[in-house]
Amino acid sequence: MTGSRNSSFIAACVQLRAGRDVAANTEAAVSLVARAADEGAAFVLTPENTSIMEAERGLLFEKTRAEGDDAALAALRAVAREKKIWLSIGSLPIKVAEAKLANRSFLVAPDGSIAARYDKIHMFDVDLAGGESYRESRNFDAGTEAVIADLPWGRVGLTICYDLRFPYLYRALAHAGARFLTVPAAFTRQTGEAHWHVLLRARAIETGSFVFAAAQGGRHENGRETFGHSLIAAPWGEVIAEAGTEPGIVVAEIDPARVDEARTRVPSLLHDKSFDLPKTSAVKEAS
Ligand SMILES: O=C(O)CNC(=O)[C@H](CS)NC(=O)CCC(=O)C(=O)O
Repeated sequence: MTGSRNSSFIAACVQLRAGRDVAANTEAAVSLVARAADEGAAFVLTPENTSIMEAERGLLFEKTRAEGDDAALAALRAVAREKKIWLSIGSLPIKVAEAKLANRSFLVAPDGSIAARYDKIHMFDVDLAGGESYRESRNFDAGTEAVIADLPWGRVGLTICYDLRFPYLYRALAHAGARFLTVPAAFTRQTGEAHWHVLLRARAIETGSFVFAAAQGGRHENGRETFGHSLIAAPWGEVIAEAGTEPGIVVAEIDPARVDEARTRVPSLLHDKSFDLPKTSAVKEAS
């Protein structure tokens, strides 16, 4: 199941439509992870909020546990171990204080151990058209550290959903050695339609990296509608696998040499410059 830096491997993104029941969501996620492994995937990513999509604060806290007591985490670690795969759990809400959660991503190694954890840095506190409104920071504490981890095929940088809109995070991950980037998501339908593909492809192109994006999709039990379209983007920017809006898996063969090829053709990661910021007061005077 493991490989070396230059060997190709099969990667899969799991697409879910998580409801309000942790046990049912976990069962659905575990069975799709197992299916991906049975189709040959050595690396599998699940979406943001793999274990639950619950909009009501009281119920969310009722259904949330500390990391050591989280049943979804235990079940997903077990399937990674059983199938001997690298499993990136896009995110689970993890209780970190009496009234606060972390939106936490886990990289699980083929022996079931936790190789890395990442807490989502950018909180989705946004008012959209049609009265759709989010205040993620009300329930979640933002993370403060970017995270990379070593896979057998090179480094992976972990990010989550709304992080996608902050390109300097991805550049920093690439400069820290990432060749693969994970973007588990629960993008809204309206922002996804307008921005999902272009942002993911841009992050792949800018960093010359493979981007794995596993999404929630469809109309959820909690009333939310998410965009779906889980996809894998190659370092030159092309989408090499993509889902619709139904739960399932997308699979692609990943040739890590394409990272080096893209970065050799356009070595922009070697061309960063520092520069003076615009003098805003001077601009104002001139106009
Ligand atoms: O609401 C829940 O149930 C769980 N949380 C999420 O789904 C998260 C935080 S609210 N969603 C996003 O980050 C969407 C970002 C997005 O859609 C964009 O950047 O356009």
